[in-house]
Amino acid sequence: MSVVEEAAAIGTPAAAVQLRELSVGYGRSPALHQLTARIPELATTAIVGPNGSGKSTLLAALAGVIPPTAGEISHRAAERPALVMQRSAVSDTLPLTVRDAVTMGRWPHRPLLGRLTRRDREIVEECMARLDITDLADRQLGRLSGGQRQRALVAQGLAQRSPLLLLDEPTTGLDAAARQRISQVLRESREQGATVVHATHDFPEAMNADHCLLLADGRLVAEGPPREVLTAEAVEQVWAVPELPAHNGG
Ligand SMILES: Nc1ncnc2c1ncn2[C@@H]1O[C@H](COP(=O)(O)OP(=O)(O)OP(=O)(O)O)[C@@H](O)[C@H]1O
Repeated sequence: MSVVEEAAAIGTPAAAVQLRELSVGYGRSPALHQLTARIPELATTAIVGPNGSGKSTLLAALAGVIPPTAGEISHRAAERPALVMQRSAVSDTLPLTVRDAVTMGRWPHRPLLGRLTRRDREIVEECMARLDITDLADRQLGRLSGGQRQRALVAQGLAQRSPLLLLDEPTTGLDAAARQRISQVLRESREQGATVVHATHDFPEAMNADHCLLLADGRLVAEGPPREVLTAEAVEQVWAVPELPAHNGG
């Protein structure tokens, strides 16, 4: 039975991605252990868990950057997912302007050794405008503030026009205006037909998602609607604190 038929049979929305017994590791160190979970299509999924619980590793595996050591990842869409990494993953010395970086989002769409089309360039300008960074287009990425750099990386992800948008802590450490801008852009992307998955330490943001995966020590603790997953009991069990961690904390 296909993923869609399976979902229809049990009356739940189709899965954009189905993980079955997924294990991922770095060399001989396992980072994810036998995860079985689903990412619902046309919805926002928050991946939540303490530092080192495996959130970035799961996003990298979903993006196809790290291969599974066991188990499988079934994507419904054939297109390559778009992965927006944490801004700290970008070197300060990278000799790229913001426009160059966002343009790289269109590279997978070029014919082999082909040039970008006028439509590609329009998409790049449109994505910069959506993130309100058009005035930074000619600035070096490595010389921007953290929030400006993060918006450039999100614009690069959007420019890929992928049906699956994966983001690693896209709003961590940003001011309220930048957070709102990114949250709004992600909401619009979902409304326009994308499936959005983001790792976050921000509980209010996780509560706004449609679906939530809670990880601890590389294992899935719970999956489902955020209010059912992020209960006081789960928080105490996973973070060993009596209350929800503070906004944007670690
Ligand atoms: N490149 C790497 N090489 C070896 N081990 C790694 C590497 N990246 C992550 N790990 C290990 O994999 C485990 C999961 O790390 P991961 O970065 O996925 O966690 P995380 O939940 O995203 O953490 P954080 O909230 O701190 O960003 C950790 O034990 C970490 O030390």
